[in-house]
Parts: sequence; C-alpha cells; structure tokens
Amino acid sequence: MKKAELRYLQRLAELYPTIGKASTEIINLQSILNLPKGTEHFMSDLHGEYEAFSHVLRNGSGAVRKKIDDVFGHTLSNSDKKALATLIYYPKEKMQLVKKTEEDMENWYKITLYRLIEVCKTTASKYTRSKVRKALPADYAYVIEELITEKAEVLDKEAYYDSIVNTIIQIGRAENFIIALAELIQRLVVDHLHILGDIFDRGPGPHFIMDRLMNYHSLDIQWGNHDVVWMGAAVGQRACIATVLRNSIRYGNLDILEDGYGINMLPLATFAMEVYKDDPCNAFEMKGTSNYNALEKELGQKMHKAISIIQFKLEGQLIHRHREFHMEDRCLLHRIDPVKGTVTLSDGKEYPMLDTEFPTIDWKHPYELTAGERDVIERMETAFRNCEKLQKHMRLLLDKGGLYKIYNGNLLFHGCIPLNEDGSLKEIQIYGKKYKGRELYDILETYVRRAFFAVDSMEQRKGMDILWFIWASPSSPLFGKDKMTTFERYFIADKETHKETKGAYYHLLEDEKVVDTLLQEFDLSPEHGHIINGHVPVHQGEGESPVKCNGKVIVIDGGFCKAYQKVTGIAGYTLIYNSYGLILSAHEPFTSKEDAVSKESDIVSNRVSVHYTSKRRLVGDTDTGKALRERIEELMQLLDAYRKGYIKEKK
Ligand SMILES: O=P(O)(O)OC[C@H]1O[C@](O)(COP(=O)(O)O)[C@@H](O)[C@@H]1O
Ligand SMILES: [Mn+2]
Repeated sequence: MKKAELRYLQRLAELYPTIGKASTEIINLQSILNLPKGTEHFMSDLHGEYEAFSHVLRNGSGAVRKKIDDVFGHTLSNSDKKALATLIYYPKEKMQLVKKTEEDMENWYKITLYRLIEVCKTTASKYTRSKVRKALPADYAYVIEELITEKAEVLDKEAYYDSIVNTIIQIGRAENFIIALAELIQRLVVDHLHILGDIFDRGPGPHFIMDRLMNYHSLDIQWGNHDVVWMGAAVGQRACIATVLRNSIRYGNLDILEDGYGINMLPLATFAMEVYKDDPCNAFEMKGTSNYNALEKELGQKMHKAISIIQFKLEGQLIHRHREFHMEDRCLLHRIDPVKGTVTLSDGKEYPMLDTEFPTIDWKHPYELTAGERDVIERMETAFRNCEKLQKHMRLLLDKGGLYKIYNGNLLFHGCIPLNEDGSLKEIQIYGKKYKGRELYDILETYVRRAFFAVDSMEQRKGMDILWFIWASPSSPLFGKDKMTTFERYFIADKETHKETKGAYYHLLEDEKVVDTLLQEFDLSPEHGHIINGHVPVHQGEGESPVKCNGKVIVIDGGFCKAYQKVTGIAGYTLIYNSYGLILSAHEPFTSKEDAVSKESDIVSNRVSVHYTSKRRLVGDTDTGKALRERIEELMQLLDAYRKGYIKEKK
C-alpha cells in the first residue's frame, strides 16, 4: 500500500476505528443510495416579493398538496384536503380562523393531528431516520419520531398512538404540536432549494427573503443581475450604490433601505430638496406609490432625479476609466445640447429631451460630481459599507451563491451564455484577456470574490467595477441585452429608443445543436441534461412556453414581480425535480397571506411534467449518490486494511 494511501486510511480510521463501525457505515450509506432522490425546488426572479415567495416555499409549488392527495386519495373530500393544505402552509393563522367557527375543538385537534401525522409519515418515508431526526423540532423530536415510525413491537398500535395524541391535547399542547408538524412537513417536502437570482429590487421585501434564506436548510443561489448590483453597493462601488438607490426610489421602496437596513436617506433628501427646489421633476415619477401623499411624492421625485443624475455621472466616469468595457455609447451626458434641449444618441439621431433642467451639470465636465453630490455619495458609501445586516446578507450570497451551478446533471444560471449569431460561444474581453463560455463565467466569479476578499487594492477595485459590468454590460451573461436604456426611458419620449434587444442566446434556445454544445461546454450530457435559467419573463399571455428546445431548456422567470404580471399574464413558474422527474408549476398572482388563509387559495394553477423518468430516480443516481459511492469505496479499502493488518482497530 502506498504511503499517501495509508495515511489517508489512517485518518479515516479515526472516524471509523473498528471493523464493526466501518461496516455499519457502509451498510448505512448503501441503503441511502436506494432511497428515492430528494426533491429539488427551483425559484427565480423573486424581486422582493417576500409574501409570494414565502407562500410558494410553504406549499412547495404544489408538492404538499400532492402529498395530501397521495395519502388520502378519495377518502377525504376536496374541501377537507384544501383546508388541510392551508393548515400546513399557515398553521397559526388557519387555527385562529377555525377556532372562530368550530364548536368541538378537541375533536378537531384529534382529527387534525391524525391527518398531519399521516402526511408527515409519507413525507418522511423517503429520508433516512437520521436525516428526519435532524429536521425535527427540538421540543417534540421524541414524540414525533414515535408517531411517525411504525412500531412492529407494539401490539395495540391504535391504543398506543391514541394515548399519545390524547395526552398532547390534555396538556394543552395541541396547537403548538400542530404548528410543529406543519412546519416539519413544509421542511421535509423540499430537500434542496435553488434560487436562480434576482432576489432584490422592485418588490418591498428582499431583506425578509434573505432572512428566510439564512435559515433555510439546504440551498444554493445563482446570482442575478439585481443581486450583483446590490453586492456592488455593499462593497462600496459607487455606480452600484446610485443604481440601488435609484431602483429603490423608483419603486417606492425606500423602507427597505431605511427600516430594513437602517440606511439613512436624509443626506440625499436634503440635497435633493435644495438643488431641485423649484423643479417638479416630472420625468421622475415613481411606481407603486399610490399610498404616498403629495409631499412624499414631491420629495420622492426630487430624490429620484438627484440620484439618477449622480448615477449617470458615476457610470460615465467608470466607463471612461475602463475603455476595455467598450461601453462609451452609454455615456450620454456629453451628448446633451443644453441650449437646444436635445440629446444625440450614438446612432447619430437627435431627440428632444423631456427634461432640460440640469442644475448640477457643468457642461464642460458633465461627468464631474458637484461638491454636494460628492458628499451625498460619500455618505451613502459609508452607510452601505457599514450596514451589518446588509453585509450579512451579502455574505450569504457569497457563501451559498455563484454565477452558475451544476447540480444533478443540470446547468443553472440566471441569465444567459453570450453567443454569436451562429451559435458559437462569444469571446468577451475581461481586463485584457478573452474568455468564453464556462471560462467567462469562472473568471467573472473570481473577480466578484476579489471585490470582497482581495487584499491588493487594485485587484479589489477591479472586482468592484466588474460587479457593475455584470449588472449593465451587453457582454454580461447576467444581463444579456444590447444596452440598458435607463437614460432614454427618463428623457426621451420616442419609445423606439427604450428598446433593449436580447442577445443571441435567447433566440437560439430552440436550436438543439446549440443547446447541446452549451451543455457539453459545462461537461453535461446533452441527452439527459437541462439548462434552467430565469431573468426573462415568460409571456404566457402571448402563448409563450417556458419549456424550450424539446424540454432541454426551461425558463422559469417566476413572474413573482408584481409590476411585470401585466406583461406576463401570470405569476410565473417554479420547477420541482423529484424522483419522478421534472415538474413545472404555473402560479396565479398571489394577493395576500390573509387571502391565502381565508380563501384557501393555493395559487398553483397547473402542474405539467417536463420530463418524466420511467424508473424512479434514487439517491444513487444523483451527485450525492456519486459522493456516497466514493465514500463507500474508501470505507471498503479501510475494511481491507483492517483485515490485512495494515491498520489496527482501536476498541
Ligand atoms: O423598469 P425597471 O424596473 O426600472 O427596470 C428596467 C430595467 O430592468 C432590466 O429589465 C433588468 O432587470 P431584469 O433582470 O429583471 O430584467 C433592464 O434590462 C431594464 O433596463
Ligand atoms: Mn434579471
């Protein structure tokens, strides 16, 4: 036996010091391989819609309801099943309602407890005992384990379970216990969660989503362009800070920054009030602010304009600093003719401007900040950098996230892969070197991490600016459009100028040859692999399908974003990958938690299978299975070493 091999086995022997222990572990692992594969849940483009996200997480995109159907079949009425499902999603709230009308609560507790135990049993059956044990709430771990495991040795099973349930009710713990069981079912129904990006912007609760994700049992995140711009803001990239502020103001979401993250808006507010005092800032109306009073609207619009101008200036500086980004066409301030009140875009066409008041622009140096603007952005930078909660949330993105993920044979990313029109991988220059496909993704990710961790300040700076590049560049796999027309949408009436054209990836998605080479680029099988991405809302209203290229590509922009539901005609899709295959769920718009409880609405309107496996998929067929088999192989070698006398047992 080689020295290195022996050393490794000796390490392993510390964990499994006897033949007995090593053998038991081999048997345990072998049995896990034969369990059904755990359920993966895919969600994308949450855009701050915490309540809708939380709802879909609770119902597992229909997985809970499916379990109820499996358990009770025709023995329970549809309305009872619906009520049970709602109880599992919102146990506390649902019980409050039940208590108002139910006359015999004791009986209700009893029936409900039995039903929940049954659902729990089936849900837990595909996991090992040890995994279930880890998921059990500490207070009730022992009792729940008793209730959900079949006890062959107890003769009168009914009496045994009855006595446990009766005791729970008698000692006044029924409600607590119901909540614990409901949460356990929610927890067990989804084994692993994939978030395909865009947690932030537009909706009111990204910080609540991040808090929830911090406590989620098993998770990965593929960063979206909106997450990356927040990451940039958190490390102090000023163009990103301005963008985050502008987006938040535009959607009436300053509460997120002020209350959620404790970032004080006063510096920007006082600056805007002073500089744009007599300017109505009409081009800077906000969305979703019908609850604002006149004064709030006035102030909001001024802040909106103030930060937009700061953003355009900072972006101009950044683009000049990085000629290699090739984004000069996005520098538009110097193209404004302040006398004529027009702007000439890079196509050479001149357009009248909707707003010609620019008190902070020095036309000789249009990208220079005034002292007041500099003061605002400096203070904001300090606030973002020093916000502990924001930094914690970013840490989660870094720890659990990345630009792409390969998981159980599928390729997951937020946006796209930059392609040429002929379907070949497009080369993109990053700081002087060309990259394409997987290498492009990899190099960008290393720069993102350098922004947070590099000690060398030049490297860190490069990383910070890459965060903005990923947000806005046409070459970014997370943005994937020819330009971001923010300036045009504020200042030019002609809608033609607002158009953003999607890159080649999006119309080559149906080309099987192209998709196959993309899968191969990431070492995946073109036969069995899938590409799963978000970022572009699927326009179901216009008959568009989320399933492309004979099911090889699935686009699941969740449509969680309320502002976009008019366009998509639906609240979007989520995906489930369980032991039977890939199932796509379509969702109706989520109104409110109150509605969900009182109307027992599931919002899962439709579940369609994208890919059905003829044979049930087992843990052995997954990435985890591969790792387990490797472990088994090593343990076998350890056993051999014990038996051949290379290693002594430690009893
Ligand atoms: O209308 P809004 O929310 O201000 O944002 C529009 C901008 O958002 C983007 O669509 C990017 O956001 P998505 O990643 O959600 O698509 C840009 O392409 C566009 O310029
Ligand atoms: Mn996006």
